Amino acid sequence: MVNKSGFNSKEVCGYPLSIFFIVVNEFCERFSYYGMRAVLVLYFKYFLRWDDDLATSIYHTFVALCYLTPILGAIVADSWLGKFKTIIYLSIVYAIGQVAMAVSAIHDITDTDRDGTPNNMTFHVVLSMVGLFLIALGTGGIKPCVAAFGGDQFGDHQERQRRTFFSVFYLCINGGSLLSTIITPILRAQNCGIYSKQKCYSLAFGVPAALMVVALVVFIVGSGMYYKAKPEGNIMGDVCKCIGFAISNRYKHRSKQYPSREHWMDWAEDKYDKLLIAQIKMVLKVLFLYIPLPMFWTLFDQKGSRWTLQATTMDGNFGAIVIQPDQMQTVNPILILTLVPIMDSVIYPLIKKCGLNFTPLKRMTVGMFLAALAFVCAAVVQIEIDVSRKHLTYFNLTQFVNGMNKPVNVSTSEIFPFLIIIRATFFLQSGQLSCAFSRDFGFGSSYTFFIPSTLSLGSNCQESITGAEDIKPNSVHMALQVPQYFFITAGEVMFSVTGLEFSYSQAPSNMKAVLQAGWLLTVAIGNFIVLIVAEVAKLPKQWTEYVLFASLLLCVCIIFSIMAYFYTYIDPTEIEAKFRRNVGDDDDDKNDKQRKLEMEMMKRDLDRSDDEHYKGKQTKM
Ligand SMILES: CC(C)C[C@H](N)C(=O)N1CCC[C@H]1C(=O)O
Repeated sequence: MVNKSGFNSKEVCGYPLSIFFIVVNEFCERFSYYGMRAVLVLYFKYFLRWDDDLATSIYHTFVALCYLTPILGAIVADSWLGKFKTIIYLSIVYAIGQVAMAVSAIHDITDTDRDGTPNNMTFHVVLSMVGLFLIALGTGGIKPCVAAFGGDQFGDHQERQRRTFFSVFYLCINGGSLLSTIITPILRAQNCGIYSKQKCYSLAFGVPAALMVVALVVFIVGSGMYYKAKPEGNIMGDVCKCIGFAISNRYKHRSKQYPSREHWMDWAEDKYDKLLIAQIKMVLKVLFLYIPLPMFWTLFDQKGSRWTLQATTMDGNFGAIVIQPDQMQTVNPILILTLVPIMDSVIYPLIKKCGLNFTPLKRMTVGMFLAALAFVCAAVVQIEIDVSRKHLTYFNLTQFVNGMNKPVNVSTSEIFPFLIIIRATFFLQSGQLSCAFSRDFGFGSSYTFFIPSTLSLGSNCQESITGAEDIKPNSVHMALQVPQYFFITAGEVMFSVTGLEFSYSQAPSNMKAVLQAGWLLTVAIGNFIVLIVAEVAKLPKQWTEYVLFASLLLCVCIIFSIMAYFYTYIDPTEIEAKFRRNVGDDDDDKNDKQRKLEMEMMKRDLDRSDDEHYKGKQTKM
């Protein structure tokens, strides 16, 4: 197949072969990222011995940083190194960061007295912070480049294939994250060490590090097959200067004696290339449309916080297995893996068959609406929970009343992360003597156990310990969260997968990665809004907060649909080609009138779609 710029790429079933390496790379990279993230808070808490507040804030700062650094990666890629080299270099930085994390979690390195705890905590803290910084730089930096680089592999005639690519790309993100969030907590639960056995955080970070190396190797192996668009110099510098000039020129000519221009960017025409101005207009149009979008992510990100807390007040007993509250989050990637193919091969074609033109912006609007609906479901579930008046933790604190006249140490067995049965074993120890007993717990229940004065430690104490139920178990089942997960994920498929493709297709050729970074910035801002709203809107009832978020997103959804109505799809390649043709014709003997007419037509083209897929030339929304 002859691709853009005459590049000849191998094809399999109508798809460039190079795509295979890119999606495998994405799968491994997301495994690495989400796997490491899954055990990060526990590492802070139990290895570095930070308190909950410090662990939570460093965790959220890290996540926000991961979605801010795409801007850096995109600028480097589009202006300087090109996407291919940026991905390679930043992947190396990323892999070094992951290795640093794995090394920082080896307690034996500083455990000079061999008691199982590190003796120089500063070493572990500094190394892990350096590791996290490198990871944020790497994962964020490559993210906009990988998606845009994948899009670059398709020819202009392969729009359908490119759309499928973005769906498969999303499947890989979620396949990788699902596997790793299951595997890394299991690895963490193993015991390892040279001098003493401790929870194996080094293995839980080491496997993601290895996957990042695999991601890099896979990407390099595909090297000979990629189409590598050349960067066009310091494009971001030019963009900033051009915008600055347009603003200052407009200000200089603010008096009424100067005729107004169609667009404020046209004030840059006195100094800058018309093609650059047209490209800036394309980017600004899309970025303007992105303004309301962070609200979607604000709701989406609460799966990991508010919804997980909600799950802690619910009954997670599913018969043979008991689901822990934080494990409910895996429902999202599982549903993504099911819904993306269903949407692509059943729902969207069906809608098309019904004669409806379900354009990208309409899909995104429906996606936002579904996310709002998910929060209405969350509110209904919350009301149900409040009515049943259950309590705050899924496995409440258990108290012991010691009737013996000597101190007794109580410890409990580790709860295995996935296939757990809520049977806890307690170990009572006094001096050299110990005994154990087990009890079954209902979710949310709380007990007080009495240690009788006659208890003989050293023998079996299963029968001797009696208990009283202080708090009854939670009765609202966790399965009731499935509808809210379903709606938020269906919303995500319509919103996020479409948004990814939309950001690529509407970006000028030299700013594809920049617009991907703009898209990822909406995720970062959404994360910040969660923190702000949660602090500011301290509502007395949790369900009212859910309704507030649903209403906010609904308002944003209406605003977005109005903005989307006035948006007209463009074909950047065609517009750029026309401008370039016009520069070539500049030497010809055209009279001024004719040229002016052509330029007018081109400007109008910016506001008009030639894209057949979105039906006809004047497609709105
Ligand atoms: C939170 C899930 C594991 C992943 C999520 N469904 C997802 O695909 N994303 C959330 C932010 C954007 C996107 C990603 O690129 O990770």
